[in-house]
Amino acid sequence: MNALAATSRNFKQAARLLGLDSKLEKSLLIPFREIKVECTIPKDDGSLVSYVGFRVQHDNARGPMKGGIRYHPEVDPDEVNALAQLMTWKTAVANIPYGGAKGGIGCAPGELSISELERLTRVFTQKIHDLIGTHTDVPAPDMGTNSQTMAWMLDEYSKFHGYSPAVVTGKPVDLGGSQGRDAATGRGVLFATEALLREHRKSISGQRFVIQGFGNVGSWAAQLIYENGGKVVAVSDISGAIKNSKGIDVPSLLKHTIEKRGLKALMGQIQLMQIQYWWKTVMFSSLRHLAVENANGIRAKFIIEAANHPTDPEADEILSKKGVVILPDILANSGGVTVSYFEWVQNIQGFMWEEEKVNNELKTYMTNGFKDVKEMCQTHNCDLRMGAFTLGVNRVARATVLRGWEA
Ligand SMILES: NC(=O)C1=CN([C@@H]2O[C@H](COP(=O)(O)OP(=O)(O)OC[C@H]3O[C@@H](n4cnc5c(N)ncnc54)[C@H](O)[C@@H]3O)[C@@H](O)[C@H]2O)C=CC1
Ligand SMILES: O=C(O)CCC(=O)C(=O)O
Repeated sequence: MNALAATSRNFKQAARLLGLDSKLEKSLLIPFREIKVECTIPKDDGSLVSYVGFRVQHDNARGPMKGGIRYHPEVDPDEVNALAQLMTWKTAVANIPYGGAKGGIGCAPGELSISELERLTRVFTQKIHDLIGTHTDVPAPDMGTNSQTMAWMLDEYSKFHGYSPAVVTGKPVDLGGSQGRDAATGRGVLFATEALLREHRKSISGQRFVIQGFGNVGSWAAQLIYENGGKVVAVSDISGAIKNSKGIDVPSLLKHTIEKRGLKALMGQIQLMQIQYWWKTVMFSSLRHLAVENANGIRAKFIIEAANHPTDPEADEILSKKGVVILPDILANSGGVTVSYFEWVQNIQGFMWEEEKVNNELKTYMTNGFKDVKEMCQTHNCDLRMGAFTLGVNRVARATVLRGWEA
C-alpha cells in the first residue's frame, strides 16, 4: 500500500470512530491545491538539467498551511500528498494554529554541488512564490534540506515580496531562525518518549535504544538520549549500521559522522553490520520505511516513529499483534513543527526568545499532546495511532464546520 492509501485509510478509520458525516469526511480528505513545477537549472559543467518540484497544500481550516520541503530521488505526487495530509493532522494534534502542506523536489541532493542546490532552490521558489506566504503557506526543512535551503528560499521570496522572515521556518539563527529549531524534532521525540515510558513506569535512563537514521532527527534524538542516561546500542544510516551492546559513545560517533559524512567511514573501527532487530529496546525510526519483512524480527517493546510514515500498514498490523507499542509519527515528531511555530511567532513579533524558553514551551506542548492523545484512546478504545488521528481529525473537522466549509 502506498503512503497516500495508508494515510487515507487511517483518516477514514478515524472519521468512522468520530461519526463524521460523509460530506465532511470527503471535504477533509481532498487537498486544497496541488502544485507541480519544472525546475530547469544550469549544472556546474554548463549542461541544462530539469527537476520536478511539488507543493501540496492540503488544508487551511485552522490557519496557514505548514510543512517541510524534501529533496529526495523518490519524491513523487502520491508521497507528497500523503505527507501534506499528515501535516494537517499533526499540526492539529500539536494544537498549533496551522493547516498542513508538504513539498519536495525529485533529486539526489548528495549528487549536486552547493551552487547547483542553490540554483535549484531559487528556481523552485520563483515558481511557487505567489502561492506561499507568511499567512498562507510556510515551508520548512525536511529530508535532504536544511537551514541553508531555507535561507535561499527566504532571500528569493523577499526579492518579490520584500523582506519576509516569517515566510519560512528552520532558518539560520542569523536570519531570524529560532534557537533550538535544529534540535527540536529530536528533542520533541525525547519528550514524547519520556511521557510514554512514564506511563509504563519506565524512564529513559533504564532503557536500551536502537536508532534508525542518523540525520537531523536521529542524531539529535541519539545525543539527547545519551545525555539523559539512555543506552544507545545500535545506530544505522543509509550506508550501514553499528552496534555496541555496552552502549555507543554518541558524542564521539557524532564527531566522526560529521567529519566523514556518514557511518560507513567508520568501517574497520567499529563493527559494521546489517540492521538488526533482536534487542529488547526502544527503537527510534527516523528513516523512510519499516517494511513488513523486518516486522517479524523486531523484539523492541516500543517503536517511536521519529520519521513521517515510517511503518508500512502491513508491518503495523504484525507489530500490534506482537504487542509492540507504537508512538505514531503525527505525535512523536511534532516537536519540529511546534518550534517552527515558535519561530514564526518570534518573527511576527520581532522579538527573539532564549533557547531555554523554546525548550520549556516545547516540553509543555509535547506533554499536552501525549495527554490529549491518551484521552482520545480512552474515549474511542483505540491504540495510540488512532488516538492521534481522531484527535487531529476532530480538531480540523470542528474548525471546518465553524467556518461553514463542510458542504
Ligand atoms: N527535520 C525535521 O525537522 C523533521 C523531520 N521529520 C521526518 O524525519 C525523517 C528524517 O528527517 P531528517 O532527519 O530531517 O532527514 P535527514 O536527511 O537529515 O536524515 C535522514 C537519515 O536517514 C538515513 N537513511 C535513509 N535511508 C535509510 C535506510 N534505508 N536505512 C537506514 N538509514 C537510512 C540517512 O542516511 C540519514 O542519516 C523524515 O521522515 C522527515 O520527514 C519529521 C518532522 C520534522
Ligand atoms: O517545521 C515545519 O514546519 C515542518 C516540519 C515537517 O515537515 C514535519 O513535521 O514533517
